[in-house]
Amino acid sequence: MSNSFSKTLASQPKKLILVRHGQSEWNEKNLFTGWVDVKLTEKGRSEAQRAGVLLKESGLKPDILYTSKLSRAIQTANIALETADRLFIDVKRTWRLNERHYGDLQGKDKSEALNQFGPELFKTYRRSYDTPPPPIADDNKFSQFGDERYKEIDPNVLPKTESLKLVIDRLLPYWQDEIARDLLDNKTVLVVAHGNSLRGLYKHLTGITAEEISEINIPTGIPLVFELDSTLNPIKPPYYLDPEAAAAGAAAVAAQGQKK
Ligand SMILES: O=C(O)[C@@H](CO)OP(=O)(O)O
Repeated sequence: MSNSFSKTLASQPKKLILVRHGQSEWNEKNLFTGWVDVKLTEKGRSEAQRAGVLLKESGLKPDILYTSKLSRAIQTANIALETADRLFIDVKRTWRLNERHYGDLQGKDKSEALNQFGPELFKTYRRSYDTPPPPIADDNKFSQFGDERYKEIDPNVLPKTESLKLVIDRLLPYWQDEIARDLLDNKTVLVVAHGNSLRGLYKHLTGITAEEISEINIPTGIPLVFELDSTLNPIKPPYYLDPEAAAAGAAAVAAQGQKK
């Protein structure tokens, strides 16, 4: 690369694109999901396709994909990249991008949980910064104890419940060691992950408070773009590629659990 070309590249904003997976079978059923490995619904697949169309239309060209270890994120990324004609890019997958582990709430109906706990504790479990739900027992059928996809990870590191703060704690080392490096190398990075792991990244990047992040909900399947400077600080507020659909989607996530 010529010197002047690399200098021009270095002065351009770094592009990070975040996509929450499309609707999953358990989003549709209104169940707390966390680390349970459910698949996309038909609607989720079409949301993933829409993400690919939006990417293509925007002219953003991801050079590398990061996903969690969960099928709904992997399926979404595959569909979106196929739609955007970029199936060829490199891929890295990590449990550190997994959804927040929802502890003993995994598999429970959100409306029933709202009735059981009342609105305050329900919101605390869903959106407080540092109160995790009760941990899941190893013999709970929705526990990931012994799941082979995590066999290379020290079992003492794997969570049995998490708050958003704990998600950020497990995400940041990976952000610094892998994702940030690719951005600093001027790669356009696509991260396809989950509502709460992406909220964690959002909080880290924007520096908003614990209270502010409790009001932020990420809609399914709509790319959210960050333009970052050479120290990876946002040069402007992040923006959705389809802001109207994103606002409607975020409101629907916020209302989950409420009686119809
Ligand atoms: O159930 C979950 O794992 C998450 C994301 O779907 O739900 P919530 O929005 O309630 O944190």
